[in-house]
Amino acid sequence: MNNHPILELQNVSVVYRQRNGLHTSLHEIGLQIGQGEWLAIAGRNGSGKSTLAKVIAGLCPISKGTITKQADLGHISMVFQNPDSQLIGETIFEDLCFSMENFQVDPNDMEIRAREALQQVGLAMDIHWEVSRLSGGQKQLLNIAGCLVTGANLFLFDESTSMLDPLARERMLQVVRTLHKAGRTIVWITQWMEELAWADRVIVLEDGRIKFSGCPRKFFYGVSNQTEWSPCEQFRFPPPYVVQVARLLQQKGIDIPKGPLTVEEFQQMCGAICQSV
Ligand SMILES: Nc1ncnc2c1ncn2[C@@H]1O[C@H](COP(=O)(O)OP(=O)(O)OP(=O)(O)O)[C@@H](O)[C@H]1O
Repeated sequence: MNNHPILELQNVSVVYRQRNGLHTSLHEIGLQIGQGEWLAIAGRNGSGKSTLAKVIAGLCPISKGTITKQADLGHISMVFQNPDSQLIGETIFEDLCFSMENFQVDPNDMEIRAREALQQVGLAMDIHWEVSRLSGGQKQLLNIAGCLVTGANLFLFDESTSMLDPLARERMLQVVRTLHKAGRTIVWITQWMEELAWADRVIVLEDGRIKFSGCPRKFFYGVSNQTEWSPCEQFRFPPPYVVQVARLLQQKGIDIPKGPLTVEEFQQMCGAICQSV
């Protein structure tokens, strides 16, 4: 991580009381998040992803360890899995006003702020449109706009695309990529391997422990970029289609110096291979 850390967890554990006794959901987690970083958190159901997200957002008390927040961390906003779970207003504007009221935004500035945020997320519709008439994807974009109007610096997405269709998922990812390019810090929780490509760093949780930390290329292709099992394969996650094809080509002896993560990178790789034969 090159960016300066704005939030640090040291030896953080979270223990829940369950019916059959105590359950440790996070075990001595050590983690730094840098300003402007895109950190992706992957892991199977029950691995502790949501608990970690809530710890980062300050929504879950920790049982052990320390959390250090730098002054420039700013405000953390979260977008949840279910698009309906955090929408309160009956109209788009009303909903954004609820978010702004919580942050004491001057009522005279609310409409302009709302319009700017909606433009940033590409939600080009009347601000008095009823929320109930929005699609799931549009609701998630409204939830992002709700974070933007509060002036959040760190955006936490907890499996926020999991209830969306592929087009809405792609649109949401594009919006988040734009936020990231504009300098916002992103924590992206997902079980979808395709979504890891955009991260600066991937961590994998297993039974509440960090079992991998590194860049997406290291995760999908391993350290030496050769044919031994990559971390993604070792965790038995299904790699994205472009990674699967590139790995098969590697196994056939074709040299792929920089493993592609996206369709665009895959196209470039194919062009380079064609030129070399
Ligand atoms: N409020 C709670 N009380 C008791 N146990 C909890 C609570 N929240 C989570 N757990 C337990 O902690 C463990 C980790 O749960 P968590 O929701 O963080 O995992 P997750 O990786 O986000 O799972 P999923 O992908 O299914 O959302 C699970 O065993 C879960 O049952």
